[in-house]
Amino acid sequence: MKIKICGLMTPQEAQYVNENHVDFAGMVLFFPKSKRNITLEQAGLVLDSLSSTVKSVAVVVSPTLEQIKDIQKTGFDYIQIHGRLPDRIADVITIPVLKAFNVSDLGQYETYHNDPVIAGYVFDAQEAGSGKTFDWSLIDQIPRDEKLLILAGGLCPENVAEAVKRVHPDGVDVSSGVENDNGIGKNLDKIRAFAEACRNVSGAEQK
Ligand SMILES: O=C(O)c1ccccc1NCC(=O)[C@H](O)[C@H](O)COP(=O)(O)O
Repeated sequence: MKIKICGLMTPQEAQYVNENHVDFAGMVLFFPKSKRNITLEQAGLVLDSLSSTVKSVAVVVSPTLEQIKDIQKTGFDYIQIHGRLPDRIADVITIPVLKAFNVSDLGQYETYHNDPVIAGYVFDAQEAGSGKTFDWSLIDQIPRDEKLLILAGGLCPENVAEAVKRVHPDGVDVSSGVENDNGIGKNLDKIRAFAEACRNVSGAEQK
């Protein structure tokens, strides 16, 4: 079970994910509406603090080709795209793409299924980063392929085991559920509890 912690903003938070040996660390870029939005300069500091075993993910909404080039120059391992992929992305992309769907656009899945730039999918709630879950039974309609299927949206240490048992994703993604109670910044104890819950359920599923 892959674990992705999203919305990192500081080198301190990079240490939290390193300590918990998670697989992916996401940073929200070019989206000022998000309380987690950071600049490429801030992202560079987080990247410098991330362990080489944690893959970095630039999280963006309908990016331009220029933004994609800047993300690649900054050194990200993956890009997670909500909304639209730009035309001619194949001309510039050099890193794997995780295509995010926000419930109402789940039907677009078929469009990306055969696209070689897509390495995986993130199935998320209607509003990304809102801490809200969605009807997991919607994922039953999605034909599985060899690409990564990551479940997001309102996950937390208390519900992630149930979500994994219900959806059987390849990975889980969390942001709000591992933040401090005031909603500002990531919380080490919650990241630890989330990672532990994932590993317990994933171990139990394999038995
Ligand atoms: O986190 C954001 O503010 C955000 C804004 C715009 C696009 C994506 C965003 N986050 C993407 C993520 O991968 C989150 O981890 C995912 O939406 C789950 O969030 P949450 O429900 O808070 O756990």
